[in-house]
Amino acid sequence: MAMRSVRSALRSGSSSSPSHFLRRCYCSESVPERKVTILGAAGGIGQPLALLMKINPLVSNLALYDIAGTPGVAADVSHVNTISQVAGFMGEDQLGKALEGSDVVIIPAGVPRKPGMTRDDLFNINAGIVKSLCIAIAKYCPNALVNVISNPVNSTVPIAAEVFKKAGTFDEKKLFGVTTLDVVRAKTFYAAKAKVPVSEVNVPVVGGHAGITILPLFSQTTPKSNNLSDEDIQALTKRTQDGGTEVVEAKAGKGSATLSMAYAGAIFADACLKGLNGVPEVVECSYVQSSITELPFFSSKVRLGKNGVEEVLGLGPLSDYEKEGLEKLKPDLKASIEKGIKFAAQS
Ligand SMILES: NC(=O)c1ccc[n+]([C@@H]2O[C@H](COP(=O)([O-])OP(=O)(O)OC[C@H]3O[C@@H](n4cnc5c(N)ncnc54)[C@H](O)[C@@H]3O)[C@@H](O)[C@H]2O)c1
Ligand SMILES: O=C(O)C[C@H](O)C(=O)O
Repeated sequence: MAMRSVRSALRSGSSSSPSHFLRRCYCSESVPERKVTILGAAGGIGQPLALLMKINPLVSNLALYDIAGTPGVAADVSHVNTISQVAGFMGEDQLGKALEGSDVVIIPAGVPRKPGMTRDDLFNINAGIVKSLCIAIAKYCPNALVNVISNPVNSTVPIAAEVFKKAGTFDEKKLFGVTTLDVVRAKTFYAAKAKVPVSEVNVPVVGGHAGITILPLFSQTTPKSNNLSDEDIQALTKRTQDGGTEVVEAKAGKGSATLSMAYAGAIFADACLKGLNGVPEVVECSYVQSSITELPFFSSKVRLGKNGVEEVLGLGPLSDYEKEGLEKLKPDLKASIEKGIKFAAQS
């Protein structure tokens, strides 16, 4: 496998880029060449995500695919003076080239919500988009780690799994629903309320990615704050569950979270790359095939490694409020999973 020096990645990437990722990534002398493909790269999430992946020194090749607009996005992002090579691909006949040799494929393709819609209202359009993109992934880069952002994540991930099963390429270690934005929100909201430094806060968020299926486990938050009442925790839980809707309403018809989602998607892809590169103890929450509850897909902390998911971690001790939330979310999440599986079987 081709390797390149981390110092050369740093030299070319650190002088004028936000150094957040750059500082966090260096733990060995050299890193393997890695290709990342973004499907839906010209969209609201896709564009800032492309920029964030361009400044990630673990990426050597960045392929930007969309049905329209990618030549411009690729030309723009390619001028950023970091190590990775950027290429734009547009239209279905270029999808194979965008995917070939990819280590990580990120999927933010699909329509976003408008005020008054649920994520499930996106199913009719996005299910077909995710399905067709996953058919291509199975053909052109069956070993890639796949990060699904397109909503409704609770259903699109089961759809992706069914497509890969049908193609004979399914590996449960390599398929992820990206729920990092829920964790990002829970950390932000908790830090503000508890008046603790946000950079130190950790909050697992489990379940799924819609409404009450989003279950932040504030009882496990570190650093612990003793100044929050039960009412505070309930309000923080509700705000985390409604975080997406808060943005949809504020954008008033111009889409849903794009910038915070790109940030979250970049954190998760970075974790996948670190895991692939053998960095130890990389743990993030993600919606994956799971047996920690009776549901076949569930978001919880997962340890990432050279093959993707190394271990799906258990829920840990829950407060009574969280136990109640867990039982309440199960019927909703079960229905969304079944809807996805049924769609994949019928279409
Ligand atoms: N998982 C999460 O936490 C999370 C957070 C925010 C948004 N989302 C979801 O992400 C999706 C995208 O949101 P957005 O704001 O970027 O939307 P957007 O409309 O701005 O961008 C979507 C892009 O997908 C492209 N696209 C459509 N069909 C495609 C196909 N077949 N192949 C490739 N590209 C295709 C479009 O051309 C467009 O550029 C939505 O479904 C949204 O609900 C998920
Ligand atoms: O809320 C949405 O529709 C987008 C996304 O799932 C989010 O949580 O911001």
